[in-house]
Amino acid sequence: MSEIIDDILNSTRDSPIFKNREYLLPDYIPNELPHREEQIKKLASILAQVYKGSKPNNIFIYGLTGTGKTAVTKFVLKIFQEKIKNFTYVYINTRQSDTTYRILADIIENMGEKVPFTGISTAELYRRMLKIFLSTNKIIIITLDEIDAMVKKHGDDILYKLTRINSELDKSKVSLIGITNDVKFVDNLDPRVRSSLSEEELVFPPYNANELEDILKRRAVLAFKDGAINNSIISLCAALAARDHGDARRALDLLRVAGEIAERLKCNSISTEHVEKARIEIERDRVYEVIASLPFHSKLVLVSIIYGTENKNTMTTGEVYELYKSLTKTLGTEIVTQRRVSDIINELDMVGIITAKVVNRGRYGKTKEINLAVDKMIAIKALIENDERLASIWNR
Ligand SMILES: Nc1ncnc2c1ncn2[C@@H]1O[C@H](COP(=O)(O)OP(=O)(O)OP(=O)(O)O)[C@@H](O)[C@H]1O
Repeated sequence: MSEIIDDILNSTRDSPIFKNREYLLPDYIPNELPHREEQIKKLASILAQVYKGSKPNNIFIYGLTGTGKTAVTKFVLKIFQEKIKNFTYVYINTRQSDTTYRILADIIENMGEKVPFTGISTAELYRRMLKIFLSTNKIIIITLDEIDAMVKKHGDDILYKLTRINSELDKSKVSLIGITNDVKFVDNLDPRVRSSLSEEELVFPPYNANELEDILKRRAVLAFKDGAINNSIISLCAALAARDHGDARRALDLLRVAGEIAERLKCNSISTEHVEKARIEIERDRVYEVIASLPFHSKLVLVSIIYGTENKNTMTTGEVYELYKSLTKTLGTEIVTQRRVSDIINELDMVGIITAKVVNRGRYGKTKEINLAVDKMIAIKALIENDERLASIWNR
């Protein structure tokens, strides 16, 4: 066994491909962010109020995934903290810390105080947070990343509370930065929260192929050995990611995974075939992740579609609902309305798991033609590996 591990370690150490793979990992924060100068400038000029000892306006940041929202925000906040004494910030990813309790606990811990594991109510945590805020003379920026995920699960109560917090302090010193990649999400917020959070707005447009190429080139120099990659491979990764929606994370992933595949195959350089394999591997992982994290009834609707399209090409919403209903009966679970199932179908279509095309059937009115848009085996794997109840359906 140990030889296997030695082999892996040796090949990693002697990799003909990577000089420093870490530069391509998602959590690496680069110290330069090309093509985001405008956003950096705008964010810095809003935050510059802290120089005068005043609280900056709240800021709402939105843009599609991988457009540099998190990287730019962290980059600017870090520099401000280094340069300005009476300033501090808290960064919370609310997909991970998605309850009011967790968010308050994170704020308190980020401000340097401990939170015991159990035995404290949310109200008590809130009081403790206020106490910390009252005792500091610093301006505090609270950054809530991926706020749509949290609000969808638990509502915007905590956002409302935080937007009002200055009225409970001795002076205005807390500002919020809310980040989301779901533009439509803004419309669902309580209007008071929305107007308060959007005192300033910052939009992150997708990167185009040239911009992605530039970003990748700068990383490739740090990450790869000389001769392991050429410009045409970088252009290809940039073009593929730009075609998707200008997502820098995706472009960097493509480059890294293509490098890993080349390494695994003991090649000395990355080829277009490696990039193609990487694209398929990443897409497979994405599909798996999306399906694994779906809510239970969305998974059941997907199971119905997988079953229903087994022997025919497409299904209608009504047919999906019938199958869904019988599945809930088999499993003895509660049932949602046909209207909700229709919404779920739209959601699955939006994330690219199924296609739901509206077709006009003349005097029979309009209906949807629903079909699976991803590899069936991956979909089934993601469903049964993440839910025992669904695994039981396939084992029947
Ligand atoms: N201009 C840039 N230069 C270099 N790297 C970048 C740039 N923009 C983004 N990246 C890199 O791309 C990846 C994704 O960026 P980031 O996490 O900031 O995206 P995001 O807009 O916050 O996405 P999401 O909404 O999915 O969280 C990170 O690894 C980041 O370092």
